[in-house]
Amino acid sequence: MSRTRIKICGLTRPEDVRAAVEAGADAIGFVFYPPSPRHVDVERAAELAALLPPFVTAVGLFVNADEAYVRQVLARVPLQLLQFHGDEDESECARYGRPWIKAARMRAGVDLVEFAASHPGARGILLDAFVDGYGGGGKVFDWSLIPHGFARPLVLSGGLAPDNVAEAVRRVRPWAVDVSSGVEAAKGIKDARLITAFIAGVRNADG
Ligand SMILES: O=C(O)c1ccccc1NCC(=O)[C@H](O)[C@H](O)COP(=O)(O)O
Repeated sequence: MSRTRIKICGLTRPEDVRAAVEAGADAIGFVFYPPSPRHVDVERAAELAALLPPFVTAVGLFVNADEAYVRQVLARVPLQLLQFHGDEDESECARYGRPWIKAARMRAGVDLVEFAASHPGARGILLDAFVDGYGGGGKVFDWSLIPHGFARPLVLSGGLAPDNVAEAVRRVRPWAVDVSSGVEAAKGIKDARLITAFIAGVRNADG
């Protein structure tokens, strides 16, 4: 059984990037969404992404961003993966010629199979609770909404934390987990101890 990959999202400080890398994160998410308290501007993101060693993926997160802005970010920040967290359709996600994942809002009645089919180019589907219309809300959704035997790589997200991630991994067996609020001292300010505890919880569940 392959180990569960781990994305730590919404980093804004060099010390937090270093802590997440040291703790064993596989991916670091940078939020390019100005209304978010975790938003980073292009220059700060370039500085933070430059801290990443080989084999740690820089993920750029967008919410219904206009094409010019995404291209401005891509010109300056070495992102290996794009994450679209709004209502973007396949063509809006695929136009950049970069690997990308699409966030799905998990709620009663969601048809995840149909959602994935409408985004055939997605490298994975990120499952999130969405709070107040977007992510980073620290809210767990009902994991039983996830169909068994889902064929696409799933990134489990939404309200994960050191005290629930092991259960989440054991129940869902996702390709990866993603966390923001659950490893923070304040929005956008990560806590190295919580990051370490979160990653230990994943490793524990992986066995
Ligand atoms: O993190 C944000 O502030 C954010 C803002 C707007 C859209 C998406 C956002 N985050 C997306 C992520 O990938 C988060 O890690 C995910 O929503 C989980 O967040 P949390 O429930 O706080 O762990």
